[in-house]
Amino acid sequence: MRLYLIGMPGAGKTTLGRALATAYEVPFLDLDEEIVRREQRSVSEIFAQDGEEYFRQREADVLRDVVAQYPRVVLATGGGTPCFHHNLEVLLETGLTLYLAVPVAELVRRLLAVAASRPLLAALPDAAALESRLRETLAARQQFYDRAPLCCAAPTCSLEAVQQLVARYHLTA
Ligand SMILES: Nc1ncnc2c1ncn2[C@@H]1O[C@H](COP(=O)(O)OP(=O)(O)O)[C@@H](O)[C@H]1O
Ligand SMILES: O=C(O)C1=C[C@@H](OP(=O)(O)O)[C@@H](O)[C@H](O)C1
Ligand SMILES: [Mg+2]
Repeated sequence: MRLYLIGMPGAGKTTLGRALATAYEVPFLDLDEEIVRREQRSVSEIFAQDGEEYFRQREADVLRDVVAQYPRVVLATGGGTPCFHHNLEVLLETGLTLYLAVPVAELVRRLLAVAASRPLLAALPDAAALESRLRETLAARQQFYDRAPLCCAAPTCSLEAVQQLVARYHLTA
């Protein structure tokens, strides 16, 4: 089983992904961490030194490598992953994709603490700017996120709730 988590920055893809992988006893991978490992530099450094387009190309390449290498995996993607280079098609064709839907106000609360390490958010001056950037970004990405066969909306995205969703999907699919 390959289980892919998609959703906005701060949705909890990395956090929930780790817990799901432990529960299912399969490897956990975070796509950003894989990119960082291969590039030997942080996501912020990649954006600053080579720009977003370069990052998106690496992201698409590493995604395809991970899919080829791991028949069983929980993969936390980056927030933009499904929106570039036909990555969403790769996800939909090779595993089960779960969209973590979290209201923007909650994303703001979570990201204020960590925005500095996220290059697309780091330059924003305050919470209001962060909120309006997230709203714009979500409006553009919603059409991609909504194609996931499974969706879990906060605050009910507990580990147990997601495991139930996945089990029900496998029973009826
Ligand atoms: N269910 C949750 N409730 C509250 N905070 C959360 C939850 N999931 C993640 N967080 C916090 O939100 C921030 C972003 O989580 P993370 O898993 O890195 O999200 P993503 O990978 O989707 O960007 C982290 O500080 C994390 O501790
Ligand atoms: O939303 C985005 O475009 C991005 C989200 C990040 O991942 P998280 O969603 O884990 O923050 C990371 O891939 C990069 O900074 C770009
Ligand atoms: Mg993450």
